[in-house]
Amino acid sequence: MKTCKKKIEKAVLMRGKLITLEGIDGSGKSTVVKKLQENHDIRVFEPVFTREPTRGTLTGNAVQKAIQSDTDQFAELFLFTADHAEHLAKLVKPALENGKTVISDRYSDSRYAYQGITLKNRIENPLEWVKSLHRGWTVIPDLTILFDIEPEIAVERCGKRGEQTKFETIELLRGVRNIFLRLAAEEPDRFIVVDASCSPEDVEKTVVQKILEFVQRDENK
Ligand SMILES: Nc1ncnc2c1ncn2[C@@H]1O[C@H](COP(=O)(O)OP(=O)(O)OP(=O)(O)O)[C@@H](O)[C@H]1O
Ligand SMILES: Cc1cn([C@H]2C[C@H](O)[C@@H](COP(=O)(O)O)O2)c(=O)[nH]c1=O
Repeated sequence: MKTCKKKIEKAVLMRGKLITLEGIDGSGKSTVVKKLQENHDIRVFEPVFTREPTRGTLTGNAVQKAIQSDTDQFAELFLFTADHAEHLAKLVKPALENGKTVISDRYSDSRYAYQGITLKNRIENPLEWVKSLHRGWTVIPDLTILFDIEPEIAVERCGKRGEQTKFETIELLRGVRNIFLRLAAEEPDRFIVVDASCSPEDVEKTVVQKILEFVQRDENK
């Protein structure tokens, strides 16, 4: 019994850290991820970069088809959740068990925020219900950086970017943003809210600084 407890404690101590980037469409997450991948101070600790929905996988491809069509909102939730399960099993958990830092562009909080809105006329308290679906098997991030921005600015950015998805409307993103901010207020130790309306350089600088502070704080524990 004692040996088993020690083994669990050791595994927890050696486990890498999970950092997630969240925010509404057009908030600038992918732009910052590209910069993080090139940043010398970040590259030093060799993070594994990943994203949800995953790309080039069976579940990720199914999600892409769903969000480009009028798929039922419950079906959409289950596809995103199946993709999360596959992502966890094949990439996130193995990397964390190898002591790696994982940086994911979107993760479970996107499900809580987006499906918390898309399911609002389908079920009572969709946010709590979607959260409860994840309990017991997901891995909770150690740090979540929330890119916060007015939906009006985000939608304008998305328009300039070209391709547009059905989620990129001011009204829907206003609800999604409110849920993200509520989640951040509920878990102030996990979330850092960053002003994503600044210049790309300023947003990048802040995110790099927050990640480095987190990694150094963790190393000194
Ligand atoms: N700080 C910024 N200021 C102005 N424009 C920006 C900024 N950051 C990103 N952009 C531009 O806004 C658009 C959306 O950015 P990006 O694709 O990085 O957002 P995203 O959060 O990853 O969106 P999505 O979740 O929808 O994929 C891009 O055209 C990008 O060049
Ligand atoms: C993970 C996840 C994503 N979404 C939404 C958010 C976006 O509008 C699209 C695709 O994401 P991308 O970063 O623009 O490629 O899907 C969602 O509704 N629920 C989720 O769990």
